[in-house]
Amino acid sequence: MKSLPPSLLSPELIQDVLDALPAPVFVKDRHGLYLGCNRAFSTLVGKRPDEIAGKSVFNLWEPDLAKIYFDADEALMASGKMQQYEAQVITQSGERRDVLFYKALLSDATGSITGMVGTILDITERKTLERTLTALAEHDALTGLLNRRAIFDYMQRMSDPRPVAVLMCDLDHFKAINDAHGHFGGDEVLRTTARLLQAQLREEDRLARVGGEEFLIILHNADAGIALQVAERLLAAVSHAQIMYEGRRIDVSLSLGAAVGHAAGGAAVGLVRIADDRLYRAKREGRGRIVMSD
Ligand SMILES: Nc1nc2c(ncn2[C@@H]2O[C@H](COP(=O)(O)OP(=O)(O)OP(=O)(O)O)[C@@H](O)[C@H]2O)c(=O)[nH]1
Repeated sequence: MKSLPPSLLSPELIQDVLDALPAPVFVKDRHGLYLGCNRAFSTLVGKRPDEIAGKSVFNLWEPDLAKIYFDADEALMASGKMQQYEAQVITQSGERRDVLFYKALLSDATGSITGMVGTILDITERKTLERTLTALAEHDALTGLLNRRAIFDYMQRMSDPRPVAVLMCDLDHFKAINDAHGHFGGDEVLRTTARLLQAQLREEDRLARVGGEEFLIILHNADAGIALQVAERLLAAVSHAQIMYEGRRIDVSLSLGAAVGHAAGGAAVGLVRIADDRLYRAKREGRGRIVMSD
């Protein structure tokens, strides 16, 4: 492409061109201080260009965002390449928007780095959709609990060296509940059971629906004594519940198998197998009970 005559590239023209662009653009020097910006950037963040020029990210933005921008600037300077990363900006109205930063280094005729130029693409709608899809993929639609895949992924990532308790719970004679009250009655029992179990757990513990009427619980930093206490509370909460459906009371009970041990490095999955075997023993031995040993 033929370059424009130098006379046409006056600073005013460059600023006019940048201001005509709908995308926000900013320029920083090699110390990370803003040299300027275009109108779209100024409008996005609700600050005049003269309030921005000469300032560092720490003078202008919230500390958590400023740290992200600063680290990204350092990484760009160190890499000497272009950069693309997702972050957030706070807009004029105080709203946090998800954005994609595209940045590149500026250098002089000798090749020395003089600064950087960046532009911002708003990706809030895409990120919102991504978060919705992730939430749908990780949660059970009926109860809102974590689903089987999400809890198994979670267990694979566990790294705490302290012991955990894994509890497998299964509603007793659930087929008979469905038969007596219909599938919607059964669904109501599942939703209520999920709420009752959740109410007995600490925030850091995890509860998932892993099968039709089967729930898996992880108690962090728990020994056999704690596991037994919680298991007893869970059984009592479910068996004392007054679940009503279409004017009729539905009595429910729970069988539970538990295993305590180390979970780090995917070992929790082994505890699930042990807890599951014990759950089936609890079923065989009469239901409505806890089995915690072999
Ligand atoms: N309402 C409802 N029922 C479900 C759902 N998922 C599975 N079920 C039913 O749950 C029942 C489970 O029956 P079984 O596995 O025989 O177990 P059970 O009757 O609870 O007997 P035990 O576990 O041996 O006490 C089946 O009838 C499934 O159709 C669901 O989302 N909603």
